[in-house]
Amino acid sequence: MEFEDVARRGLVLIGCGKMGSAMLRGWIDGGVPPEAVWVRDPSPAPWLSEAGIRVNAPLPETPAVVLIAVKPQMMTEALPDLAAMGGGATLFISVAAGTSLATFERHLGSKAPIIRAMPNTPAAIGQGITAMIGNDRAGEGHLDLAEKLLRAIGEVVRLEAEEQMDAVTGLSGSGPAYVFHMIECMTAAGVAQGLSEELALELAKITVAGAGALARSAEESPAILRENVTSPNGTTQAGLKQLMNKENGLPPLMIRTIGAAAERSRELSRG
Ligand SMILES: NC(=O)C1=CN([C@@H]2O[C@H](COP(=O)(O)OP(=O)(O)OC[C@H]3O[C@@H](n4cnc5c(N)ncnc54)[C@H](O)[C@@H]3O)[C@@H](O)[C@H]2O)C=CC1
Ligand SMILES: O=C(O)[C@@H]1CCC=N1
Repeated sequence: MEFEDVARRGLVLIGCGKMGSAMLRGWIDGGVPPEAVWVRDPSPAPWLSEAGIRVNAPLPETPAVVLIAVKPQMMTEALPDLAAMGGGATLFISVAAGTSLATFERHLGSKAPIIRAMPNTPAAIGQGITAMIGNDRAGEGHLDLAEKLLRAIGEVVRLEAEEQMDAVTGLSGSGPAYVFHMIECMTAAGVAQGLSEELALELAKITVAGAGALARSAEESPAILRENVTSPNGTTQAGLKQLMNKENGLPPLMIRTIGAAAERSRELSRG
């Protein structure tokens, strides 16, 4: 089995809300046995115990992996008693936005291998993308194990510098929310043009999903794919004239949107 060491020594989740449970489902589907998993969470979802996962039970002394998936604001409450696992044998993976490797090192000690990862919610259906970077103690073996675990929930990219994490968080970490809002806005605009809410939502969802799948699989760039839709002097050209307006269209709005999210990530890391 791919996760033999994890199955033998255990996998601990500190926090198992939206992100933690999306990841855990991927790992269980990928072959991690539920009895090798410990979850610590003050409000655990009922499916965890039903699946045979140990919930709020005493933790193993040196699990193979500890996933930290609590809100950044909860970190100082969640971390202190994990320091005993910081001797080097346990790999820590954090998905928390804006919590630096240095912060974890302060709590867990300088011997702990720690990987900072930024997934996104399409992880729940195995279609996420996660960016990751490790501290000095995280060797190739640790990075490979983290990458293998994270591949259970989608694509993985390795970063070159921790500073990139703020921009990644603003783009792909928060990104699904922007796309969901685009679906909401397209639906509302369809309703404004006379469609029923139900029909407009169906058209918007499948259009976004289909365009995303085409952008992902096609050899052409998104710019060429956009041009393929745009007949000279046709309907798309009329629509794009609004959307692509450099003063008040999507380009400056997206710069502000991702910029604000990245800046919030920087703020969180300053504490
Ligand atoms: N939701 C998202 O799209 C993404 C979230 N993240 C990161 O994942 C982390 C978790 O976010 P979500 O899952 O969305 O939040 P959530 O609120 O759904 O989950 C957090 C969980 O932590 C638990 N918790 C609170 N205090 C705790 C403690 N002291 N010990 C153990 N568990 C505790 C809560 O009961 C809750 O179940 C955050 O740090 C966030 O930055 C990262 C990428 C994407
Ligand atoms: O909103 C947040 O802070 C988290 C991090 C990326 C997505 N959700």
